[in-house]
Amino acid sequence: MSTEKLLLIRSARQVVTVTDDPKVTRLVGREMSAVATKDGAVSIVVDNNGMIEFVGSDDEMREKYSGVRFSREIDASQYVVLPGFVDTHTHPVWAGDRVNEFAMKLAGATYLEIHASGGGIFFTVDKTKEASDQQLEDLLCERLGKMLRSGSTTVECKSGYGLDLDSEMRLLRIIEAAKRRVTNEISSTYCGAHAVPKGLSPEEATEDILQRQIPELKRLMEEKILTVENIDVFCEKGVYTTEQSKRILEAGKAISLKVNFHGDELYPTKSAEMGAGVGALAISHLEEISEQGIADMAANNCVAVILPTTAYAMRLKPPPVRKLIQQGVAVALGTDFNPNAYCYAMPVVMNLACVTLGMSMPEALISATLNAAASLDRGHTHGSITAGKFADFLLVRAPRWEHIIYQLGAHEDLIDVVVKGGRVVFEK
Ligand SMILES: N=CN[C@@H](CCC(=O)O)C(=O)O
Ligand SMILES: [Zn+2]
Repeated sequence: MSTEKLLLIRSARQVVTVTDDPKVTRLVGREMSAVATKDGAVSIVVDNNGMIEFVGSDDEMREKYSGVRFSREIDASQYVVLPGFVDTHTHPVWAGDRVNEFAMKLAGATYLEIHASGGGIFFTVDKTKEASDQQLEDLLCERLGKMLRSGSTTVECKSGYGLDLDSEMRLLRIIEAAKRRVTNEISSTYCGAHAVPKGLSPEEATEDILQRQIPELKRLMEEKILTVENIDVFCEKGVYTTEQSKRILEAGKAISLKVNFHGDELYPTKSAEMGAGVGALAISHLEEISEQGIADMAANNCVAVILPTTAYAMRLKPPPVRKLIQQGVAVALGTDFNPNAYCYAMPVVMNLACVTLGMSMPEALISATLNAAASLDRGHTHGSITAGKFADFLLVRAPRWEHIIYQLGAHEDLIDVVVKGGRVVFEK
């Protein structure tokens, strides 16, 4: 055994492993009713590649690692250790805010009314165009820093406030630049079909994406200028039809992007049926999913990404989380951070998921960790504290893990240390 290891966390009050089987990449149905924990003086050893090597009692650790030196050792006797959260759905690259629209919505305006009158996404597209690359990159990095301090060690980041070829590729480049500056791990998503740009019909915009944007994205990926993992569309009445969305998603799949899109949010559009048919890895929102859509997602291992902040902020009908879980769909959670739902904290999202959507705390935690990782094709490497996975942890100053959900808005007090790949990336 090598005589030096990267990190030892010892004497933790509790370690939430989520599952003890490293081969489990998602949890469904009744498996979501409990999280695995190890309690009382628990140690975690991280190898020199930043991967978890050992999780067990302090006594076992001392026996197994006698004579080994650790580059960093943390006494976790005041802490519960949780896996880093995986934020499955964010729109973090934009300038300008929409606080005025928040007031309009409180006074009764709907999301689609504001969108149709040229506000909403269009307002943000204009403000984003006016900002410099450096301003956008700084804003993005600042937001990712807040996400990290709220416990998100992995974050999905979408483009989508550009809409035309140059502006979308610009936003993806800015995400790429941020990857070199921040310590969160990023999964980039091309979301050129976030809205139909002004002056184009949905069909013209679809053709622009198919004929110009996706080929250019392919070129930039081949030249290793961009590393993009997912393709997204806003499949919605008055935005992209289910058929147009399908064509866009299939074209993305043909250049090896994973299909991960917005569907069945404001109106039922059979997005889930379509997504399951094209082999989507995940579909987000799903407030208006049909019974058939639920069955199709379950049969095709398609992860349901639930976004409680949006349903809450827009007072939407809650997505049918209980039915999704009962029917065997893997449920994940995301913040949906965007100017319409200004929340970057997964602990807040978990609390909302429990209180407004009727999830239990174990269901919420699994949805913010292992199942969230599965929605980004990382269930085999992220989302649980098991040997062989990335050493992404949070040290939470509390007697039991449930406090991270229960103490609404107190996550910045509770999370004292964030570890990504075995390195301390935030410490109070
Ligand atoms: N529904 C589409 N996209 C975002 C909202 C983006 C915006 O309003 O700026 C969402 O997921 O909620
Ligand atoms: Zn979204």
